[in-house]
Amino acid sequence: MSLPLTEEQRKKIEENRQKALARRAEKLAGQHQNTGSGSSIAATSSQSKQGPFQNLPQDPSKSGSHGIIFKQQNPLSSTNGDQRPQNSPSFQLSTSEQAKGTWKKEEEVPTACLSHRLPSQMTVAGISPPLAHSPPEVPSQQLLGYALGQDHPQASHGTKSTPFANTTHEPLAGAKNPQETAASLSGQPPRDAVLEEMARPSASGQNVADVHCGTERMTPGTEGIHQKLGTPHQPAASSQQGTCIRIGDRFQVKIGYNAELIAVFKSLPSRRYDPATKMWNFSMTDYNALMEAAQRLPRVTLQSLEGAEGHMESPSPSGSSSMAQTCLPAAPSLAFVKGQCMLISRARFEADIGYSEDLIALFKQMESRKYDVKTRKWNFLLEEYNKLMEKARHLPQVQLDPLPKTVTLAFAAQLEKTSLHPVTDVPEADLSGVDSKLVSSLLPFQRAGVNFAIAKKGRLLLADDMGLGKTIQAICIAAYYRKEWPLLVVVPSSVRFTWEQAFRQWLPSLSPDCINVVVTGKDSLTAGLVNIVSFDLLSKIEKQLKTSFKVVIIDESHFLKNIKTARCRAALTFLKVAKRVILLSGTPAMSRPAELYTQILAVKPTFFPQFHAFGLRYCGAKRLPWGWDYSGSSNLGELKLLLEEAVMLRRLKCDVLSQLPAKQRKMVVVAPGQMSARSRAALDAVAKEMTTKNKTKLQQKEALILFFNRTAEAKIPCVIEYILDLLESGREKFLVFAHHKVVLDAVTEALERKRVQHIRIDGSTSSADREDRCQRFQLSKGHTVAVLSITAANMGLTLSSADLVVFAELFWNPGVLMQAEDRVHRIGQSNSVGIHYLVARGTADDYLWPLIQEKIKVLGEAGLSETNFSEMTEARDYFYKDPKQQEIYDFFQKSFEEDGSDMELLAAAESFDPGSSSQDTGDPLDESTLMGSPQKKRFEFFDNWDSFTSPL
Ligand SMILES: Nc1ncnc2c1ncn2[C@@H]1O[C@H](COP(=O)(O)OP(=O)(O)OP(=O)(O)O)[C@@H](O)[C@H]1O
Repeated sequence: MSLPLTEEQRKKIEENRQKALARRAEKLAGQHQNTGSGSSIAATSSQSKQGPFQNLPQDPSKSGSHGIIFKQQNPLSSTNGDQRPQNSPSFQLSTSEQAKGTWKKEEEVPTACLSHRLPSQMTVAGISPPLAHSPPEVPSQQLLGYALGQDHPQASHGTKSTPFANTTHEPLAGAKNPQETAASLSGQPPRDAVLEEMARPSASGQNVADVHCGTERMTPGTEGIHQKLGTPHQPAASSQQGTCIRIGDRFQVKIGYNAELIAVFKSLPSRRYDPATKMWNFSMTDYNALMEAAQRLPRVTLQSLEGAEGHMESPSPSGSSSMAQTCLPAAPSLAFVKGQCMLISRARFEADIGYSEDLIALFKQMESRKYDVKTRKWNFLLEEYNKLMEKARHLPQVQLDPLPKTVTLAFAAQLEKTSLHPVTDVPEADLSGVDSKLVSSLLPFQRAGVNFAIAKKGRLLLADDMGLGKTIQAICIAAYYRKEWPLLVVVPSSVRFTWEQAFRQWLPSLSPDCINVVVTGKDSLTAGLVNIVSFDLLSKIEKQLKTSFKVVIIDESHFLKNIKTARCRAALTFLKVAKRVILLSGTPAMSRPAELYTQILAVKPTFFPQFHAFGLRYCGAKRLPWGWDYSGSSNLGELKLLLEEAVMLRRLKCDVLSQLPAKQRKMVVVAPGQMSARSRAALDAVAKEMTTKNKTKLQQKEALILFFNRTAEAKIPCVIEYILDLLESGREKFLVFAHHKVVLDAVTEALERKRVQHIRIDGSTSSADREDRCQRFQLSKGHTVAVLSITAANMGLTLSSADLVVFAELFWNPGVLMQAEDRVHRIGQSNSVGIHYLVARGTADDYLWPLIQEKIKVLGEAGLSETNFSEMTEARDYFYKDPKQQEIYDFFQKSFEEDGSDMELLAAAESFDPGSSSQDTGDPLDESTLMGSPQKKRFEFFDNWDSFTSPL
């Protein structure tokens, strides 16, 4: 908020205005002396001994830059400013000029954007040379030399040329120069461009002629507009009316040509010229300055921007009416500077603001000041923030917006420091109350994660890269708060049982009976000490719940990114009242910062209670005719720092690679609940068949094959759901292995439906095609999934561009599985590789999984394998010790040890066609599961995420 101007300030403004008037009068007098009325521009300001620059100090280093122009004492400064509009030739063209000129009618001129050169004094004064952004040691002499055209070889050149002979002038401040564009983006005019502009001889000549003399020539830089100068472009008595229009996060001014307004435009650091629309546009930070300067133009009435009231907080000396017309002459030097503070590191903040002499003087009082030559901005230690803001508040022409309150609260310790100390370490948490098996298994970075969470009182977003063990950390954090249980764990439905398994694995002190996996809408949500529920079921049963949970884990918390969804609303109901909130996601935002909002809200409800405030600061909020658009991004550096300070912990694989095993295997227990009753009945029947006495060997083998096939069918819905969840979680490249054709087909179809680019290699793929497809997957970023047959693609292929392998089906030969794993785990792989085995209870997997582990163990004991699958899970814990099941297991073991079994089973798998029985293949996934959200939504990735979240 800016303060109202004091009487003294108003006086000073008036004084300055008078001085500007006097200088102009003096300059024009000089021109008339030198050139005679109506002559072409024979004298530029630089040549005219009587011109406005004559009084400039010859030692400019003593004074501060362009401001000099307005500080000089001019003998004519006592001229009554009110007479100026009448007296100033700027506003009067001689009759002869009028006769010569054919300025296009105002309404025909698109906007005030025509590429006219500025009056020289405006050029120099109006465009704030970026001294606010210049290192203290840069001598202003240099700038002045250019500004005045002193001894510059080109300075006199323009005075001889016909300035407008070339009708293709670029606007002086047009953003054609990339340097300037960049500078404009940072809110600053690039120094070089400004200097160049100042040094351009034609500029001053043209400007003088254009505005004051009306030399006969063509209108510059507007294709198709060839008006002769001389026609009064601004009828003396009439006022030009214009409007401000919002364009994204900037605004445009729509108005006919007005040289003085252009001078104002060019004084604004964020100016950009769009040659296509021939309009100027500006960032909102310059809105106040523009409106105020425009209000001082006698012939300009600028309607304010709708909804920009917040930007017009500063009082205008001439009243606040948006349509008010003032009689004050143009005084761009008085432009109000407005900018904001921004956090740039844990210890420092930056002032992102245009030039103000007073402000620079203030900056120089700060001990910790630093000038960044790249950004041309000043920055300071946070500990000087309060002092700087307090003093800046008293500068009349400056509005330096503070850091958001959320930021100052989050960094309160740094603000209060008297000198910079190294960041204090997160204290070591006392985990003596947590199962020692779990605590001792934590890798060092995982232990640090737990410490961080406990330092944050159990409220955080753990955003570690995928596969870094967020589950074990979350269980440990939750176990630290065990006295506050019952615990609620909300997860995607495809991993409900994996979580159950993880609790059993890591918390042996917890009786398995205390773990309640909610499978249907009829189940109780509070039956266990640990209650695991899917997002979708939560929203269905949330209303029945009377009690609240104090400790809540949300896995894949980016599922909550859309506040409008039922799953998000349901989860937020619980999160609002929970004391500990542990959010887990490897990809908290996949396309834009707005997706983080609900997660931040869940962890820190007080940070941004209103989305709009968050949207304005971090989502590049734009007001469009139909409402606000928050899909952009802004101030990401600050957001990252804020999140890391108070909300989020994120480590990338590359940060902790040395602590990771080369391969991380994971058994994913897929939901048996998704199998239909018919599927389950069919499986039970086949299992029974296998153990029925008096069966011939052949009959038994046929039963085994059938069991295997039925398992494949039954797993399809779970497999597809898991793959789609992986895609939704932002997994960019992975392999899916299966060996039943029916499974490979189902996966391929699901990917096609989702328009996910993929390759497929199976037994029917020719050698040439194998290589081609392999290359396509390796080289193309768009190819996300490789669907591979376990037996046809487990060898001879390099697919190391992926770092995750999913086994949709198990295979009885662990050697084949390991070979398949090594399609990604090979030379060229720089990451730790994730291997997910999808295991479905109540199917052949019950027997295959322990069988595989058993075989691996044997191989390991023989020194033939380094792999220990059993580390992933308690094999026996998983295996039911039912005698019937033991019988089947023995049968499996015997069958697969016999020569030829592999081949028979493979042949059976290959030829298996569920045919009419396909309707038995479990609950078909409904359209919403298979089609899900539109492809675009799923696969938009937030490209900057890693740079955004990686440590500074
Ligand atoms: N300290 C550890 N000791 C043993 N195994 C571990 C450890 N940390 C992680 N793992 C194993 O690594 C695998 C990956 O862990 P987890 O699934 O928790 O990763 P994640 O970060 O949740 O990944 P995603 O984001 O893909 O879900 C699991 O099999 C897990 O058991």
